[in-house]
Amino acid sequence: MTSKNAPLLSCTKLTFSYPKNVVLDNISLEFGIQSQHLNAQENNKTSGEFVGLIGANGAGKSTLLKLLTGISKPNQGEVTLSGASLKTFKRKLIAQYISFVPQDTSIDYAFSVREVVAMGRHPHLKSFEPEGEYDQSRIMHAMEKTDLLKMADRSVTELSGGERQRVFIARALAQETPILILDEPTASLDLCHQLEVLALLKTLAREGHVIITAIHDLNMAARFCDRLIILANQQVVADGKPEEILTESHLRQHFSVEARVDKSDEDGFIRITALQPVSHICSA
Ligand SMILES: Nc1ncnc2c1ncn2[C@@H]1O[C@H](COP(=O)(O)OP(=O)(O)OP(=O)(O)O)[C@@H](O)[C@H]1O
Repeated sequence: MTSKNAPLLSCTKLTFSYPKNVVLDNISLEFGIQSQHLNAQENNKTSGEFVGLIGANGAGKSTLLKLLTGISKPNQGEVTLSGASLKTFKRKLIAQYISFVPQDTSIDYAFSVREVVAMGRHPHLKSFEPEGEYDQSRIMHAMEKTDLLKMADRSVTELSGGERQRVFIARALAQETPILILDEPTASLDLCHQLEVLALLKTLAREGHVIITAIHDLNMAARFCDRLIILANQQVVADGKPEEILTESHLRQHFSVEARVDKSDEDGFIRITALQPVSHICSA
């Protein structure tokens, strides 16, 4: 049963371990304020947010994102979608509400760009149901927004890493889900495409989507995200607005770097200048 007042997505007391190491311990988070998105007829536009998940290499960002999508299962704790346990949702139903852009975008089979983007429509279609006009318009729109129209017929196996990353982002856009979860979606993109993709995600958040992305570029995170969460020592160690989170003390403690943090008079964004590592060993 879903509940109207529950957050769109939340996790409670999540713990995840590999045989030799605990990665996440007792993580509780809430994303999005209301759940009207789960009623396809309603179009609530107030609960969107653009959340950046940050932390050193190995801090557990990808692991948490996979737990939130239901791809991985927690050892303890629960993920809920609009108040209902993710365990009660079939995979196809989850895919109507959560799209995922993985860190690894390699594909072995020579699908065309359009074919991969069109896979974003599968959760909305019955088995073997052909795309309708609406599906086709969403596929075209997603390719247009990610600058892929000119390579729609090319094989994904022949694309650069950044081009392939955009194909996966387009697939997520075509999926038209209220929640988008992305694992370092701009890691391979050139500066222009980074700005375009982050601005697009911000627009989606303004339109009511919940966007959760792992991101290493803290200046980009400061500029585009509404909220930042730092993972360190298997825990959420900070959660708030970028200017509250990106402090020199947090950067020293959780990113092992001496940095200068300034707020621009021009646009009000935080600017981080990394000065030097705290020691020769960067810690998670
Ligand atoms: N299949 C696995 N088996 C064992 N340990 C793993 C496995 N996958 C990841 N880990 C470990 O889990 C921890 C968290 O990994 P995760 O990929 O979630 O970190 P991350 O914060 O996303 O890192 P990065 O910034 O480098 O992408 C790391 O210590 C990693 O070595």
